[in-house]
Amino acid sequence: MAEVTQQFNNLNIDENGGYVPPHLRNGSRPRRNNNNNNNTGSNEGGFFGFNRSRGGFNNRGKYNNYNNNNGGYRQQRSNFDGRWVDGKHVPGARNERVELQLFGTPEDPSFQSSGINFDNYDDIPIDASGTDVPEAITEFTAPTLEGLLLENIKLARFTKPTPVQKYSVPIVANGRDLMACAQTGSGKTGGFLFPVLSESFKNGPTPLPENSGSHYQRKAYPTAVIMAPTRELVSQIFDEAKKFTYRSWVKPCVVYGGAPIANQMREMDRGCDLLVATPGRLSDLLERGKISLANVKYLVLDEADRMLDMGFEPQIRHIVEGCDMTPVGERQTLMFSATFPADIQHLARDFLSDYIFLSVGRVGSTSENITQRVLYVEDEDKKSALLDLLAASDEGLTLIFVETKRLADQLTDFLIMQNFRATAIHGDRTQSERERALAAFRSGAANLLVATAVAARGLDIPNVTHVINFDLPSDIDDYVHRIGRTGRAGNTGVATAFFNGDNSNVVRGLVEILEEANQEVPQFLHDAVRDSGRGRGGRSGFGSRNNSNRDYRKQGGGFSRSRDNSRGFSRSNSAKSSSNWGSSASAGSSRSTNNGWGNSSSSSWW
Ligand SMILES: Nc1ncnc2c1ncn2[C@@H]1O[C@H](COP(=O)(O)OP(=O)(O)OP(=O)(O)O)[C@@H](O)[C@H]1O
Repeated sequence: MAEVTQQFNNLNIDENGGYVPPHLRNGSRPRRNNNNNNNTGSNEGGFFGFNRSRGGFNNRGKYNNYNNNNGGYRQQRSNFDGRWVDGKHVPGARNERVELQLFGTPEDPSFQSSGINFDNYDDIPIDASGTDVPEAITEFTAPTLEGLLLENIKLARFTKPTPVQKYSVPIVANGRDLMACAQTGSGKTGGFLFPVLSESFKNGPTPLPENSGSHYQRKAYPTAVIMAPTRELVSQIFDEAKKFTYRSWVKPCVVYGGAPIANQMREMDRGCDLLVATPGRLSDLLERGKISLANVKYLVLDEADRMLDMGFEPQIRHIVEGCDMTPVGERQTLMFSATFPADIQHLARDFLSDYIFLSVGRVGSTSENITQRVLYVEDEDKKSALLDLLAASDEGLTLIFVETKRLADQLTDFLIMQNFRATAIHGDRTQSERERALAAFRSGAANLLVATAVAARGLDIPNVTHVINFDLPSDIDDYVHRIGRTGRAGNTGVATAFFNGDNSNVVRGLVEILEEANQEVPQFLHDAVRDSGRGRGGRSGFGSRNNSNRDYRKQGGGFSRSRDNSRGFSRSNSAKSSSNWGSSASAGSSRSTNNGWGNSSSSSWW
């Protein structure tokens, strides 16, 4: 990390914070063209003579040992699976080999460990609004948390709960619904898994309804369903669920599109108490009569706003309202994200009952564990700037975000030709290619991952020390999620963004984010904000984040239902007004505390 910061300092940057490419370093820099329309990322007059030939790629098939989650140890029930017998939870036997596989060793860098700033989470202001908010816990202890779960939490080397976990555990234990918004990397997965599993371990499975599946077709009756937007994310949640369900009666299962459905159905036949699913594949399985949602006690929507962005709302509504899902009020529903635009809160109104709205830190804010840098780089200089940044011999992994699949392939080609160990992940790659790319990145075999938005959310990859926004996203919430791939669990990280005139649509939001996280704001960003305000009525203009990401019930529920596509173009006074949003609590009691608890299919280097 230090090397990355150092390298940034060594870049050739002019007095305004603009990147100076090598061919201009001895001469005068041409004036920036803020109306630059060149958005191709081309390297005309090329610095490195980048050649789009795909000849550099092949798939050397090194990663055959990648575990696709369904091939894991749980394929058959074994003596380390627990059981629910006569109203009691009987944990399975311990198994050293499985523990090593699930929890690794403290020295293994492929398992995330909490960083030096973990305790700083205690200083983040919390706001929990709604009626009768339960008292937060301060430690992982019984009886709030069930004994076996506590053992598994210990095996995972989690010593104390993160803020979102401190609240979510008692909220769910008290039978309440929850909408939770907490910064990236602050433990939201545990925030829903811990309480759901703890309650499930305590209370056991719901008896199957009569006529629950014929001899010819077995039907799954999960107790908990977790929906998330991408295959990678559901796989990751499933991996976490495997850890915390170890030796329990709860058998986790994962289903997602792009992989053979028959295999997933077979896997479900072996038991499916906690189902992690993408909405599309879950709909499909419901239509095939393979799953019933009649026994669902817990429904979790993770990265709910992203699911709506991806157009999943009809499927989600069909799953939740149009099938046999236990109704609102009889099930508990939890929604989690690091950003919460208005449309999500409308979904909450329909899916949740008398819920608690929890926010950890300002909604949509970034972690101060991430050092954010913004560099002015014209499109044609981006590759050169990237090479300069990468020249640092940092040990960590670097994630590079671009806006298009095509550019992801092109840039990966380019990096490979410069002898970098790069690979790519984007929506045009096959599922197995995506899995191999991620596995290579996780293991460090490829230390550069070029990604489109598909990798922006939720992915928890230890040792990502640097996130580079080669292209800034057009939605500032996406920026928050992207840079959140580093600086997780109290670890530190660096995020560098290349900014130029094409990004003025996010400039306000970007400045707000930087200021909130006490980061340096370069003068060119202030200038761009000023310019973007002209002719647009001052602060109501460009790139400002909307302030809908507070509990809308505090505003009398007064949002219109129309979808706010702009997020970047919208409401006035966003940052300032929302910084004191915890002060009114018209929806009921409000707990606020600072310290209370403290299409190429070959994009890879091999
Ligand atoms: N109580 C804890 N103690 C130590 N580490 C933790 C704790 N809870 C979670 N972690 C670790 O912190 C990392 C980030 O957690 P997680 O992926 O749940 O974050 P998140 O809030 O969901 O992030 P995102 O918004 O990016 O999805 C994970 O590696 C997880 O293992």
